Amino acid sequence: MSSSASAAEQQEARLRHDATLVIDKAVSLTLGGDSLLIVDDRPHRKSARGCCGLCKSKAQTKTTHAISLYNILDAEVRPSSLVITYAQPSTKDDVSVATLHYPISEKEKPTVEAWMSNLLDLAYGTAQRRKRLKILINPFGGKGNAANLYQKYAAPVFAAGRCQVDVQSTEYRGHAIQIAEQLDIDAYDAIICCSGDGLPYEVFNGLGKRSNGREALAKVAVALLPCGSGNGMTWNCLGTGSNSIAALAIVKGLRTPLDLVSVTQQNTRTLSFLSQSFGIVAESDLGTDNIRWMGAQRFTYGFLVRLLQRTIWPCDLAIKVEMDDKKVIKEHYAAFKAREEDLLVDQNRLEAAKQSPALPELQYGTVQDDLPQDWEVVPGETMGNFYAGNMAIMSKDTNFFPASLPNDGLMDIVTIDGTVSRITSVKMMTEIESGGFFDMDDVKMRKASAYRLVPHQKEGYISVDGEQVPFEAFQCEIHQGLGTVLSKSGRVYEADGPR
Ligand SMILES: Nc1ncnc2c1ncn2[C@@H]1O[C@H](COP(=O)(O)OP(=O)(O)OP(=O)(O)O)[C@@H](O)[C@H]1O
Repeated sequence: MSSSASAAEQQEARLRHDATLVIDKAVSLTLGGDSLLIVDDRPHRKSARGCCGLCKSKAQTKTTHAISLYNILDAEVRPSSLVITYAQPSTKDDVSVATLHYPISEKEKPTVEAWMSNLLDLAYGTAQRRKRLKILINPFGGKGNAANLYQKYAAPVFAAGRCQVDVQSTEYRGHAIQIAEQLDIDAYDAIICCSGDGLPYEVFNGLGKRSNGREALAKVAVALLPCGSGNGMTWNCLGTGSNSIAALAIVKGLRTPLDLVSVTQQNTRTLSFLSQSFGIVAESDLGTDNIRWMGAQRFTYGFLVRLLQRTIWPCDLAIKVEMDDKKVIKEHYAAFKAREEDLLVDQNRLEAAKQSPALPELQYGTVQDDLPQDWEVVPGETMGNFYAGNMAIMSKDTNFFPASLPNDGLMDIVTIDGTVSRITSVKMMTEIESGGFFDMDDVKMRKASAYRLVPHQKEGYISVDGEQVPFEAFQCEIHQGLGTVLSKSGRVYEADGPR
């Protein structure tokens, strides 16, 4: 029997036995499949009325409401009451912490305690409770208000979920590398970056720089509170751009192995968790600093300008292709999505990382070595867009790599010829949002385990996780499940898969 089957059976058992708690003969709290159902028969419900905000103001005979178990943050039996804390939707894009108090007698306590324990088991499932979080705040991330966003939206949710927090601001570029490199990895369960994707990039690299890099990357999970402009990591793993909803998703987050990509350039080796781009995407992102005032629109504007100029970026490209048929890629995605949660995967990975704690060797050498014979040489004379993704969504509504999976050990590579018509190029942009991009004839999709790209020109842009790297030859290879993130599903990204 798999561990997930037994988890499902345990959940069923919890629901079968003592699912309903009746307090003071007037309030019933029932554990449903995915919600807590509250029926309150008390004529005067001062305490409940003041707290949950869901009850009507007039004294009346009965109110009923349901709270999603996912939103339950904590429950506690105090000397004379049961207190349930949860995240309550406050606006379309936010949750805020709310509390319910129910007076209980000494006699009721053992029953209440047993019920409460079931409530918390159902509310957290296999997610670790009371996580110990290292919070890193980039004071210059996005609009420069990461500290305020954290204090206002995330800190109350973490406190209500009884997370232990240790907050530190980054003081200079690269500071997060150093912090992660020196972190006591036994003292924290996760590093939470309040920033854009730049800080997680540094954190993965800092963890990877340690002599026990593999162990550190397997042990400490990384998550992003969306305080930058793109926030790709949050959209993929937590499915939101909202700080409070992301904080809830972190409290409830499942440890998820994440593939990481080694990027070699000359003598350097760095780790990439999100993407590498060359051509139009890299330039639209990195070559538009002069129009930063435009905010997120800057990327779209830069993209359109280059599209209309029909610029090409010639290069030599060789790929270790694993799949290049869109139908096969779709089947691969569907099979992964249908898999059951298996906690043993994470446990075995941690054990293996402890046994051999150093970062894995490069299987294909570096960009300076001879090109492996079996890599497919792809014509790059008229390259328009080379984009390799390790996550699906690059920023809000930009599901560029719908078939991307957190730990299938493959990167998704899109190549588009620079000579396609302007009309097709513009259509590609709109099809990304509507989900038709993947199937377009001019969009070549591959799943690969490694590649090498050598630019022909002298100047240009290469972006790794949104950060600019030298414009010179680079080689990438993927390491299955080397890193760890906190995610909602534990298996797939919060993106629509290929249709
Ligand atoms: N105190 C600091 N002073 C200057 N730079 C910093 C400081 N702290 C962090 N940084 C740097 O800021 C860079 C960008 O970080 P981040 O991704 O958080 O923000 P962003 O670029 O505004 O967001 P996005 O990537 O979404 O556009 C990182 O490379 C990081 O090294």
